[in-house]
Amino acid sequence: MSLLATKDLTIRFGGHVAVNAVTCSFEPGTLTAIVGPNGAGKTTYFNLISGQLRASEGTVTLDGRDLSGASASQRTRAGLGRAFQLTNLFPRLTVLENVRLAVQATRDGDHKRGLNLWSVWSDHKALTQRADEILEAVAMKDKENEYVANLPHGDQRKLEVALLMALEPKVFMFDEPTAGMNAAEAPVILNLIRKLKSDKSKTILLVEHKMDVVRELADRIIVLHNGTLVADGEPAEVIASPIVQEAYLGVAKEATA
Ligand SMILES: Nc1ncnc2c1ncn2[C@@H]1O[C@H](COP(=O)(O)OP(=O)(O)OP(=O)(O)O)[C@@H](O)[C@H]1O
Repeated sequence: MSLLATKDLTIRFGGHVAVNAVTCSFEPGTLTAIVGPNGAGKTTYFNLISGQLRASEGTVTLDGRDLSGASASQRTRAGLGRAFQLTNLFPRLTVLENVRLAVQATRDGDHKRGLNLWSVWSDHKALTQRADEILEAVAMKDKENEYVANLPHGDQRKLEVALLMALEPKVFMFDEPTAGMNAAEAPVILNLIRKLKSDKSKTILLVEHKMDVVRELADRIIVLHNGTLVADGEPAEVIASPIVQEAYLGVAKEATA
């Protein structure tokens, strides 16, 4: 069974069909890039999957469970993890406090054992240990005591990926993760995604305009055009297909060449 699947997923804004009957499934151990020209429906498709928008028609299932009626936070708890350009960060807390809170959120069950000083202490130790591991993974251990509000933009975006990792989702969703980053910052985020990709239990969805990034990271590409799924397959094959060349004319012609 596919981990994540959308069936006939559709949304209309007035008379405009932004996502049109998209049926697609996503497997663990695969990074799928979602590409298409501006306004093709990529972000809207993400919003429908993560629950920011409710579909006019169609379903979203995760592990066979129908999440179509679930709120965004219920979907997060079910295992859909989406990086939200900085809106998930607590700017007045430190880096370590942010990560620890995210770890704590996932281990909520462990904290309902009643007041037992030993368990409070050992939980605290375990949380800090896990937060430390995550900070090592994103190469931010040296910044753990800094206030998030004082971090440069690139570090804030890195921290956002760290928080996502702390939630241990089954599905990672990235919408243009390097947008607005400078040349030094972007490779750090791409490295993190590469690292996540090496964990074959993870399903990764990536909306990305930059074709060099797509070429390097994607195991599979799906193409949306006017809200419709128009191509799906191996990266080389999809990039070379006439439909992609046509869809990208004037948008990424030189990047696909
Ligand atoms: N809340 C909304 N209300 C009305 N129209 C919307 C809304 N959200 C998206 N749209 C429209 O749906 C279409 C798809 O938009 P979407 O942002 O999903 O495209 P995209 O492929 O992500 O584009 P880009 O690459 O520019 O980010 C566009 O025509 C957009 O104007």
